[in-house]
Amino acid sequence: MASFRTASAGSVSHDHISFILLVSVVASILYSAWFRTRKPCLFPGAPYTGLANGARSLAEARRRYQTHAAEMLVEGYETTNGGFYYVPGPDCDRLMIPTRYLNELKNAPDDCADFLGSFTEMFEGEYTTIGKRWNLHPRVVKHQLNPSLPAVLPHVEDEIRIAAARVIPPCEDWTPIPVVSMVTQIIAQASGRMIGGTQLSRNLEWLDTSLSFTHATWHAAQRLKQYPSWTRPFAQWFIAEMKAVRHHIAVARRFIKPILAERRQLSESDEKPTDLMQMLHTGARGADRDTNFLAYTGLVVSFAAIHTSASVPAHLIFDLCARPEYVEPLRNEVKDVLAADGTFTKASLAKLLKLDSFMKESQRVSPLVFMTFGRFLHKDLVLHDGTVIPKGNMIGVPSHAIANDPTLCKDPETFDGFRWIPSDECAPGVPAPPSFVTTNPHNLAWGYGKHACSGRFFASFEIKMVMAHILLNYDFKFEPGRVERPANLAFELQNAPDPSIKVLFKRRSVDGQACRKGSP
Ligand code: HEM
Repeated sequence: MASFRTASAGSVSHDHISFILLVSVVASILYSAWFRTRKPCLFPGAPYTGLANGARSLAEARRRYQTHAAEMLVEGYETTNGGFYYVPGPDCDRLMIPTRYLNELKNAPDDCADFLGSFTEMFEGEYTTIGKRWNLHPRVVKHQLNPSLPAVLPHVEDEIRIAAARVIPPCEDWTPIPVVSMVTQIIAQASGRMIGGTQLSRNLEWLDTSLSFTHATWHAAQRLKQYPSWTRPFAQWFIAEMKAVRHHIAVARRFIKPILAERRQLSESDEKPTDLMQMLHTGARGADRDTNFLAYTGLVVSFAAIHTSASVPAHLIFDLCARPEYVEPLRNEVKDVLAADGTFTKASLAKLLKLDSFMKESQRVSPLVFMTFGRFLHKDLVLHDGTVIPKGNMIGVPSHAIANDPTLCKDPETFDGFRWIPSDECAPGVPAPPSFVTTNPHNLAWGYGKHACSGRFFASFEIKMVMAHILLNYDFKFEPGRVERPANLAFELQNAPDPSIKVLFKRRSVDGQACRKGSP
C-alpha cells in the first residue's frame, strides 16, 4: 500500500509538472504568436514606419527595431512631416507625437501620462526595481542639488583630478587608452563624490556597483522578457542577472547606511557635508526616511548619472580626434577662463561657450537616446484640437529626427562644432541659440516638461570640467590607420560610443596648473 501510494503520488506529481510545463509552453507560443500578428487598433490614422512600403511584415519591422530604430524614427518623421506615426518594437509599438502638442503634454499628470511607467516597462521594473518608487531623487536633484551646485562643484573638480590620476596612465609617450572605460571611471568617481563624498568616491567596491547596476538591470530585463509575463514572478529567482541586481542593492546598503548613520549623529551646529546623501537625508519625509530606501536612492542616482554623462566626453574625444582643428580653440578658451577666474566655478564654467557649443553639436549627432518624452498613457488624452490619443499607448517624441530636421537646423549633415555659440550682437527679437542644457520642443535630448532631466546642469558642468582637464593636460589622436570617427553602437533607442576604441594620449606640459590664477 505504502509503496503504491508513494509511486502513485510520484506519478501524479510528475504528470502535474508536465501538465504545467505543457500549458506554459502552449501559452507562451500563443502569446508570442498573438503579439507578433496583432495590429493594435490604438490611434486611428497613424501609419506604421519601417514596413518598406509593405515589403516588410510588422513582425519583421518589430525585430528590425533592435538595430534600426534611429532610421525608422527618421523615416516616420519625414514621411508624416512630423506627424503621428507608430514605430514598431518587440516590446510595444510606440506612437510618436508631433511637437505642436508638447506644450500641452509637458505637464500632464503622471496618473495620465506616466513617465516612470515607460521605464518600468523597458527595465521590467517590477523585478529589477527600475522606475519603482522613484519619487524622492528627482525632487531632491531639482530642488536641493541644483541650487547647491556652486558649493558642490569644487569637490567634483577635485575628484576629477584625483580620478584622472588614478585612471589615466602616465602617458609620457603616446599611449593607447580605451576611451569609454577611462571616462566612465572618471565620471563614476566624480559622481560618487557628489552623491556621498569621499566615503563613496574612494571606495572601489562602491564604484564597481555604481557602474555595474545599470548593466545588471538592463541584462536582467532582457532575460526576464524572454519569459511570458505571468511566469516572471517565479523566473526572477532563477535568473543570474537578477542575482546581480540584488547584490548591487545590498552593496549600496552596506556602504551608504553607515554614512547615513553618521549624518544622523550630526548636531544642528555641525558643518554639514555638501553632497546628495545629505540632501536626501534632510529632504526625505515619512517612509522615505528609511535608510534602506535612501541607500537604494543613492544607487538610483548613479544609474541616472554615470553612463549617461560618461558617454558625452567619449563622443567628444572621438569627435575631436576626427576634427583636430577644434582642439586649440577649445583649449585656449579653457586657459583664458582659468587665467581670468583662477578656478572653475558655476560662473566660470558658464563662460565656456565654445565648449558648450561643441558639446551640443556632438550631442545632436550622437545623442544618448533617439527618442525622449517616453510616457505610458493610463487615460485617454484629449488635445486642444479635439484629437484623442487613446489610453494604452506608449508615446514619445523622435528627438534625434527633430534635432536633424533641416528646417530646424541648417545643413544638419555637416558637423559644425561652433554653430551654437551665441553671437555678440543678436538682432532684436532673434532668440539666442540653444545651449547644451536648453530644453524646448526643438531641443529634446533631455526630454521636456516636468520630467525633463533635472541632473542636466550638474552633468553639463561635470563634463566641462572633465574635458577641460583632458584638453589642458593631454594631446590625443586616433591610433595609426584610423581617420574617420568610429561609428556609434545603437541598440533599440539607445546609442553609445564604441567601448572597444582606443585613442592615443600623450601628457602635455603643465598647462593645467600654469594657467590657474596664483599658481607658481
Ligand atoms: C548627459 C547626461 C544625461 C542625459 C543625456 C540625461 C537624459 C535624461 C533624459 C532623456 C531624461 C528623461 C526626460 C523626459 O523623458 O522628459 C532624464 C531624466 C532624469 N535625469 Fe537625466 N540625463 C543625464 C544625466 C543626469 C544626471 C547627471 C542626473 C543626476 C545628477 C540625472 C538625473 C535625472 C533625473 C532625476 C531624471 C528624472 C526627472 C524627473 O522625473 O522629474 N540625469 N535624463
